[in-house]
Amino acid sequence: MRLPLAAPFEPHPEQSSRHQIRKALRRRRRSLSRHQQRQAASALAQRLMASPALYRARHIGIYLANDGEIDPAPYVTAARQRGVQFYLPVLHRFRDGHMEFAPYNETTPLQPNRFGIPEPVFNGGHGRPTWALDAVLMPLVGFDLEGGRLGMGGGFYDRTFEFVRQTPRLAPKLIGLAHEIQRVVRLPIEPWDIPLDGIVTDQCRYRV
Ligand SMILES: Nc1nc2c(c(=O)[nH]1)N(C=O)[C@@H](CNc1ccc(C(=O)N[C@@H](CCC(=O)O)C(=O)O)cc1)CN2
Ligand SMILES: Nc1ncnc2c1ncn2[C@@H]1O[C@H](COP(=O)(O)OP(=O)(O)OP(=O)(O)O)[C@@H](O)[C@H]1O
Repeated sequence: MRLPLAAPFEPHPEQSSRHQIRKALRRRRRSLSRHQQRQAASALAQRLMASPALYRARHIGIYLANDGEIDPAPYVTAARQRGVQFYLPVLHRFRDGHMEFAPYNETTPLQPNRFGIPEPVFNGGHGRPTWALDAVLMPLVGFDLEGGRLGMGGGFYDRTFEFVRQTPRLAPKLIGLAHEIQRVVRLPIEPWDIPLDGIVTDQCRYRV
């Protein structure tokens, strides 16, 4: 029997700003136990491996889990064996608030960025242009079923993928990864928000 999904988060009217929703949902995801995190990561891997949206993807942007984010590592290990090449975001050396994507495998040297998240040591050499990725699997703090995404508040993903507005046909599929408990009834939308094409959680695939 399929268990019903948890009800989406519905902020109280007095805690409905992006800042307050972010705070509540970061606390939620950080409160998951190691056991819950492991189960979620493995369920996520199965759903991603079964997702038609990723069948033909060969170059995929990914992230290293931080702050209670759902961990894509088991998926990365499985998909690599099928020949997928992964890329990690690196804070851009010159373009403030932007990221570039550097190749990532088991031997890639990493160093912490200014937020303490490990990223590849990268001099721009063998990066892949962002538009040439087939898909980008994005971390997020909250999501809704309209494609709304709430991130950590730096605007990094929104700036980096702003170009998809101009060239939607030459753009990677943007897929958010999350715990089901990060779903929100409806996120407030900002003009700079780049909508997600789909979301995959430990419990469900939405729009992919
Ligand atoms: N795993 C992962 N990697 C990622 C992101 C992410 O959300 N998750 N990013 C997605 O954009 C970029 C980094 N963006 C971030 C923005 C703010 C904070 C953050 O923790 N801010 C602290 C306070 C600032 C500080 O420590 O200097 C905080 O809010 O508590 C972290 C990452 C690139 N890499
Ligand atoms: N394309 C853009 N150009 C200029 N500023 C932007 C752009 N996108 C976002 N910003 C700025 O970045 C700040 C943070 O945006 P927002 O709260 O949407 O980030 P986020 O989506 O939560 O974070 P992230 O994408 O890093 O996970 C906002 O103050 C916004 O003004």
